[in-house]
Amino acid sequence: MPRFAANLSLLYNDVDFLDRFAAAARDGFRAVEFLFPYAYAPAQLAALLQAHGLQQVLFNAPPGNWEAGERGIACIPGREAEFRNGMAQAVKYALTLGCPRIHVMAGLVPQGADASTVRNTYIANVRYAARLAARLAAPHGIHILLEPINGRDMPGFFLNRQDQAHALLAEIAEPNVKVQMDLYHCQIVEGDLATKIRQYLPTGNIAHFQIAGVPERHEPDVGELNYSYLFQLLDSLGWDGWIGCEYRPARGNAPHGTSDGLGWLKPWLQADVN
Ligand SMILES: O=C(O)C(=O)[C@H](O)CO
Ligand SMILES: [Mg+2]
Repeated sequence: MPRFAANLSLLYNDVDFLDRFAAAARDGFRAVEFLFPYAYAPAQLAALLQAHGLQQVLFNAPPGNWEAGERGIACIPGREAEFRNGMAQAVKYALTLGCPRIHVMAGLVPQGADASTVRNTYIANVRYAARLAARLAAPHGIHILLEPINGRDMPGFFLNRQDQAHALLAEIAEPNVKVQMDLYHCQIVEGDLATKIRQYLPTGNIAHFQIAGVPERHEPDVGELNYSYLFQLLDSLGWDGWIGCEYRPARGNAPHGTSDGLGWLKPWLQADVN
């Protein structure tokens, strides 16, 4: 049965970040994810998770200079030392938060960069991240996730397609590297979601899903996708992992805008309880 995690970077923006844990728990979520924890001490976040009975299921490694437009540095030649420092910090947070997954954003391809150098840099960096996470988080380990992201939202992003991610994963050849399949991005880039889920889920190489309506990135019941069908498909294929709710509520930052838009989730939360 699919289980749903609230993405606290996009949901509950009507309240301060630290108050979003309580808001998510009140709405019935048992797990959360967010982009970046680094503005807060890990112990402070761990205390909030515990106080509200929540699991942390995903966050991102440091992405470079986000405010300046960077979207990860894993593919950028010359940034290896910064990448390694960022991974050490991310693993430290993951251990304190009890989080089993870290998303490593690939980054924007630098203008004029040689394509094979960029690809090799990405492979070497992800391999380094995987080995570091496996070593520091033994015996349970931490999965390092690769997420294809659509080039309309992030022009120039290195990793766009599912087949590209799975080919890279095969080449990286570290058992704790997996794909984060965001169905919103996948629909925009390539479509044919049910077939792609049927193709890739049985490989065991998907460790997390994310969802949003397409094209507005609102609630999953707003837009061109039939998520009920896709959730049932995931269920029928035995997926009992997490699905991150990574969307911008249609009511924006209006008070209770996130909670008011959760009608689509109710049957699934109920099923989760039974
Ligand atoms: O954009 C997404 O879909 C993500 O999951 C990244 O982590 C943040 O941009
Ligand atoms: Mg995503």
